[in-house]
Amino acid sequence: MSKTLVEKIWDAHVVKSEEGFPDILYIDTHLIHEVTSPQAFDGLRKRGLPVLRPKQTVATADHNVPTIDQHLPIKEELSRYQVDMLTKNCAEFGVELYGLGHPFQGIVHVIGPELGITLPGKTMVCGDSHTSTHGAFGAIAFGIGTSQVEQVLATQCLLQQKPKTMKIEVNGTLNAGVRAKDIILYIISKISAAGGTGYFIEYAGTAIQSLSMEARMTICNMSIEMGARGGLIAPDEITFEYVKGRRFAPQGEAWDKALAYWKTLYSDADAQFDSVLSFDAADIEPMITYGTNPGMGMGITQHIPATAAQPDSEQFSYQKALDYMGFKDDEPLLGKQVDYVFIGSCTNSRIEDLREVAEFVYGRQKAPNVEVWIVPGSKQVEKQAIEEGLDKVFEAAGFGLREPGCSACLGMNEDKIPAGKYCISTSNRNFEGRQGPNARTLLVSPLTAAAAAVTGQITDVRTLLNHPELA
Ligand SMILES: CC(C)[C@H](C(=O)O)[C@@H](O)C(=O)O
Ligand code: SF4
Repeated sequence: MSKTLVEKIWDAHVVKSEEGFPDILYIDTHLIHEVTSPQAFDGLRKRGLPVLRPKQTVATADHNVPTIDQHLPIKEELSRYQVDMLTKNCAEFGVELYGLGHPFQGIVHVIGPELGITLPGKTMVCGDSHTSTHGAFGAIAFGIGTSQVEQVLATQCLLQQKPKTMKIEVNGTLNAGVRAKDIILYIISKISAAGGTGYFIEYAGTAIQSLSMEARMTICNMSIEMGARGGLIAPDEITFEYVKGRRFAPQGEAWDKALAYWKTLYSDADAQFDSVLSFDAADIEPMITYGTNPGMGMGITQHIPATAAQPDSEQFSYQKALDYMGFKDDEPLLGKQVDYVFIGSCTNSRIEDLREVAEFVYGRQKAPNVEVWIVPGSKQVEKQAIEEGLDKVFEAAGFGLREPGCSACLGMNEDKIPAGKYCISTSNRNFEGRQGPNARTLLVSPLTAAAAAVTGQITDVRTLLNHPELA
């Protein structure tokens, strides 16, 4: 029988399936961080249970960590407490921790791939919604709640209903200045922040296949922003090339065996999806969000859609979102002043993102009215950036290169955007207060963020390409 990629991986991991009940799904890898694991460990302790397979669990500290002076004790009390709890729990239960100061520390969704922990065909979970990022490798990866974290720690299994499947195809060639982030913001703007609810999405088509692994991660990362359980992309030569030689990737004979299996991981030609959508890459321009959910996005040259054009039932919340943002119906965004530029988060803080920003700003300066924070996704990204001299480019441009963590993506540490200020951000959520109480977030690609950093206003990056300084 022909199967989708999701079905192939799912079926290979079902421990037990009974009509009328959720499946018992085996979990290959469990990633944990300081925010959603403390209660789960407490639960185990209360029941006198160990972590069943500690070697399949990997921990990092990311959400609460400061991004300046990480070698010093964490000042903020709640953050310090959470990170200390993680350290204590990992030591007690025998779980590997890449905590502050460790060369592998970083945002959980950045370190899994770069360490070769994230692999095709795996089932992976984390108490974190953006676990969908790992789907870029052709894995079933999704976020779970704290009680499920406890379930997985105790049993290495999870009770899960088999999801419905959706295929989203993007075909054709991307326009100049259009990046993976624009593709996913475009898709979400078309199908809405609820358009993927209940589905596992497979991204396919020539425009997707042409993307690097890091760009594919950006796409899969935001699957959750349209309500999907997860998103994935069939592994191919680009995937295998990326994985090969990474620290925890299989080697030698194990590699050959794994590779042979990975090559079977694609949706069969006649596999049935519950829903199929198709987009043309040529229709996509650099994107920006203007509202308070990631579905409220538009091409950067467009005008904000009118409230009256929204469905009746949504007009109230639509207007509320525009009020929060300080925007009006039919306004263009180009030329509006911004206050902060945040380049970071599990969506866009990998080395390719930093390289692209550095290349763009080389020989340019940040505008005087903006503060620019570059927050690498991990210690390894930071190290690589410094080795490549990107830090010097950022410094010369007046950008602040900080230490790794979630940072202003959600402002759980001190990296908060002040009330009322506009932040051009490469992160994935623009919810009210997301980057700080009353902060206003505009989601964009790293390239569009770099353009705003240089001009101090919302800018169509295409007008600044063909940098004279670049050969
Ligand atoms: C703190 C954590 C549970 C949360 C998530 O699940 O996504 C965070 O990572 C986020 O991006 O909002
Ligand atoms: S970077 Fe942002 S989206 Fe990603 S895990 Fe951290 S808080 Fe969540």
